[in-house]
Amino acid sequence: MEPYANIYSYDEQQERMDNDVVINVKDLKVWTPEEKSWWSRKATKHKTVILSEVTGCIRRNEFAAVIGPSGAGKTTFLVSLAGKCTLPTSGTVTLFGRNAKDCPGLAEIVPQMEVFMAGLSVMEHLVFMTEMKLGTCKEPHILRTLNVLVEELKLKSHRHTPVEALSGGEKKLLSLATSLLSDPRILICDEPTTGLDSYNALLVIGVLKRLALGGKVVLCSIHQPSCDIFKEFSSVLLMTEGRLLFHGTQDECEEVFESIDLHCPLKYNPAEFYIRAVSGNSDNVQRLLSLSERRSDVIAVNIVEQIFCKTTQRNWFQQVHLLLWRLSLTMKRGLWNQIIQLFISVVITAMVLAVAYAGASGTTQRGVQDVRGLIWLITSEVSFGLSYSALYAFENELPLFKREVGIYKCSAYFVSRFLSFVPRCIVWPVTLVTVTSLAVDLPNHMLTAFEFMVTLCISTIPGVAYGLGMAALFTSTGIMGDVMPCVDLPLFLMSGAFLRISSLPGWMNTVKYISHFYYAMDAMSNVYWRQIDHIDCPSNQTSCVKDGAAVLFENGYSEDFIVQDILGVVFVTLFWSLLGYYGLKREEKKGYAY
Ligand SMILES: Nc1ncnc2c1ncn2[C@@H]1O[C@H](COP(=O)(O)OP(=O)(O)OP(=O)(O)O)[C@@H](O)[C@H]1O
Repeated sequence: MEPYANIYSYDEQQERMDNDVVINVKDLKVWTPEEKSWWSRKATKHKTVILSEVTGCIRRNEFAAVIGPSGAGKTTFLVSLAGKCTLPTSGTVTLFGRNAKDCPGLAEIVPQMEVFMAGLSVMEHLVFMTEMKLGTCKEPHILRTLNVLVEELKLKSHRHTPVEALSGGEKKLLSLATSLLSDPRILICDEPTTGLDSYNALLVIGVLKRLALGGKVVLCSIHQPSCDIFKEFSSVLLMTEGRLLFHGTQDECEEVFESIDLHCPLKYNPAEFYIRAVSGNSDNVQRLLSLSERRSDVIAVNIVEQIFCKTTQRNWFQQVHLLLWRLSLTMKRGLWNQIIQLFISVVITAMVLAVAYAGASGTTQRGVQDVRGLIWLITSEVSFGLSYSALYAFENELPLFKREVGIYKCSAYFVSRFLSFVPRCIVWPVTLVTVTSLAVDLPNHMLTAFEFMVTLCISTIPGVAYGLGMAALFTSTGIMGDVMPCVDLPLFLMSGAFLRISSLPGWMNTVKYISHFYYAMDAMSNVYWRQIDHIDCPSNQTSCVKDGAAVLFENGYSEDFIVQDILGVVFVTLFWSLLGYYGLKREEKKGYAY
């Protein structure tokens, strides 16, 4: 006898067919690609199938629990439904009849792990997300949407609480509020109750159920749900080993299991029973699979609805502005740390230099060496300091950036991160030169000190680009630490402080054009040595450097330094920025982090 004859009457089947299908999945297969060794071309990692021929459909107002043993493929399935799976796939997933990947705004995913920008309050986070996703909060209807969500998700009393100080349940609610801002038709939650106590778990599930009753489709993967939580769901999707074994109401699930002689004992948690029944029991899995194949034949219907896909609302400049606003909030909170950092790294260094070079003057033969050393130390301290502080810009923020893929453009993020270094590019050189110049004898003292400051401020820009470029190319600090010194060496060799660049063979000479140290040293040396008309030569010394021009010639610095150095700074900044942008884009392509 047909097992389904017991489960669905013809009328029931017809009624199900008449319901709206919101999500339709047909033969979905997801796998990890085979990886080959670079040199031997032998497979180092074999292809692994994660989802295998999953077929099913989710209807309007469904509040579905996706259950199954660990590694069953629940997260991969949900991410595929949201159109955010970056692994190779075949088959189709349609949302309201449209390909899930073509309509990113239709389904929002609430990931298992919450990632927020540290240092922001709940309201600041929500305002940022609202402004990014919807538009300015000055619009009354947008502000109303935000306030209603804050009220409904019980976040009102935590408006000013820093996000990192929220409890697990509150973080889940904040994550949910963030996803709901754009009013998605489909809400997909990956383990929304994991790590929560029963009160908070029920609170979150209650909110999700209300959303489903309000007209949304809500799917949740759920680990060991308690009976109280499990009974809230209107339907169940049971998965194991990448296969969808069952999809239907809880009553239907019970009937299907009973039809294959699997009876849930009284007072036993049904979810746990179903998961246990399919964990490592291939007989049960096969029997459920054959039942499921027949069912999906009966109920697969695809109803297409006129849906408009939402796209990002804000233009590129607004995105940069908002990202800078968010960064400025975190920087404001960490202001004391930055002041201490500035004191340690710049003021103390400047004081050491001031003591070591007190009274140094480039008008004596001995002084030439001192001033050369001083210029190199000031330049490299600022350039290195800023490059290395930029080096850690993305390390901590990468999970956040990957979580926010699609909300703003990668270039907007890179540019905003770059611009966030501008205050340091001014404060560091100005502080260093101010303290050092108090002790050193400079020609036209105030004017030269001012020119040093301007030159250093400009020359730090490619240094920041270099640091950010490296940070984005090598997002792992371990590799960064190995690579940086190898790249640093030729770049600062070309600064002219250690060898005469003009005497290098032609092909090596060209390396200087990508060295920001070279442009900085060229400009700084020109500022100083152009003003030295005469250098004393003791009578007992046979070879002397006569004036500043001779010093510049010895080092191999250029005569028309302003044009060359400005063009060079622009070129090097663009060079490292493009490499950095490529690095970030590569991370973005790896896809949404869940
Ligand atoms: N990008 C990936 N590369 C390699 N393997 C992956 C990748 N994503 C998922 N997998 C593997 O696919 C299987 C299913 O993973 P998935 O996270 O979808 O399972 P899950 O049912 O959500 O598990 P859990 O309940 O433990 O969170 C796991 O064995 C996992 O290791």
